[in-house]
Amino acid sequence: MIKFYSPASIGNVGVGFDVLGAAIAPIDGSFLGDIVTISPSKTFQLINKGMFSNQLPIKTNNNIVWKCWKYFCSLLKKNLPITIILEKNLPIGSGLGSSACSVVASITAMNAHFENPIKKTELLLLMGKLEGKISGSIHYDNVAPCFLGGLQLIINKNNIICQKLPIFKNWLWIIAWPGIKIATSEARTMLPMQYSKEICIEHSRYLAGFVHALYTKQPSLASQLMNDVIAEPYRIKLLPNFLKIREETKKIGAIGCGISGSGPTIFVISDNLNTAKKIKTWLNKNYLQTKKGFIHICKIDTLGTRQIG
Ligand SMILES: Nc1ncnc2c1ncn2[C@@H]1O[C@H](COP(=O)(O)OP(=O)(O)OP(=O)(O)O)[C@@H](O)[C@H]1O
Ligand SMILES: N[C@@H](CCO)C(=O)O
Repeated sequence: MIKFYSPASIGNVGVGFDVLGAAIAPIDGSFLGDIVTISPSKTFQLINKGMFSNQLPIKTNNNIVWKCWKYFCSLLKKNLPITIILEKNLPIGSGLGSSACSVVASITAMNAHFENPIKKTELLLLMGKLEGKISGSIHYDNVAPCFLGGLQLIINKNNIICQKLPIFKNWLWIIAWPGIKIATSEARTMLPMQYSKEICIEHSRYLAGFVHALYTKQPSLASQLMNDVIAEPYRIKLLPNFLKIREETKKIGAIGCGISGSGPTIFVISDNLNTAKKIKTWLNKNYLQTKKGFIHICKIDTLGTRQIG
């Protein structure tokens, strides 16, 4: 039996639509991500467990984990009898890279179980392809950090998928999922097909400036540059009171606030634990919409996907 854990991730990270992604871990040490366990068996079986398993497709062959298993069957040219347990701990359509988490945990666990038929360099390409089938287009900003950990800049050129960026160790990422769902594919169709030259220049200034600020260790400059001119203006209408939330959390002491992936999860950044706790309390009262919603104070998960059993 082998067991792999894959962490939740923040796609876009406010300033890098489709090209920045960060893996996150709650500071209380709890797991915020999917867990996949594989053991040999006589026939194929997929068992769904976990807090959000009731959100998974009813039909097994609509589960992305089944599609990952099918991929291995075609690769190894046989019907592979294994039992897979998926612990679905991330809500679907949350903006936390839920489908990416299932893809990365399953592919990594199956590759280990079948003694690594897929080379490490090819794994990420495959994960991107599988995740792309679900969300409507290939974007690596969830699968890359989920697999490798850290803050990743997506390059996707000549088989170089991503590069790890430095990030301020004292930044805390308060993530709040209000308990409602937004399908990534729909949130992507809301975006314009074309952008003006001015917007392209503004986006380049922010993203290049942000990366520069990371490398030159200027947290204040970095946080000022975390502006999203590509997706946020078109997606805020999907999020309950987003602009008010940004304003109010800033008053409490937040140094940044943005949409996690395609939402509805938002992230708020603080460089101080006391402030982070105050923001958490405020968001708890003002952002959650259903009893299922949650808030976690997180740090960057530097480990990415790992074997836990
Ligand atoms: N194991 C799985 N985990 C998550 N989604 C799955 C899984 N298997 C199939 N799906 C389907 O994939 C789709 C995922 O949709 P979507 O990309 O919007 O969610 P997401 O990955 O949770 O998004 P986000 O990246 O914003 O968290 C849903 O239609 C869901 O039913
Ligand atoms: N970059 C993707 C992430 C989806 O979680 C988007 O914003 O559509």
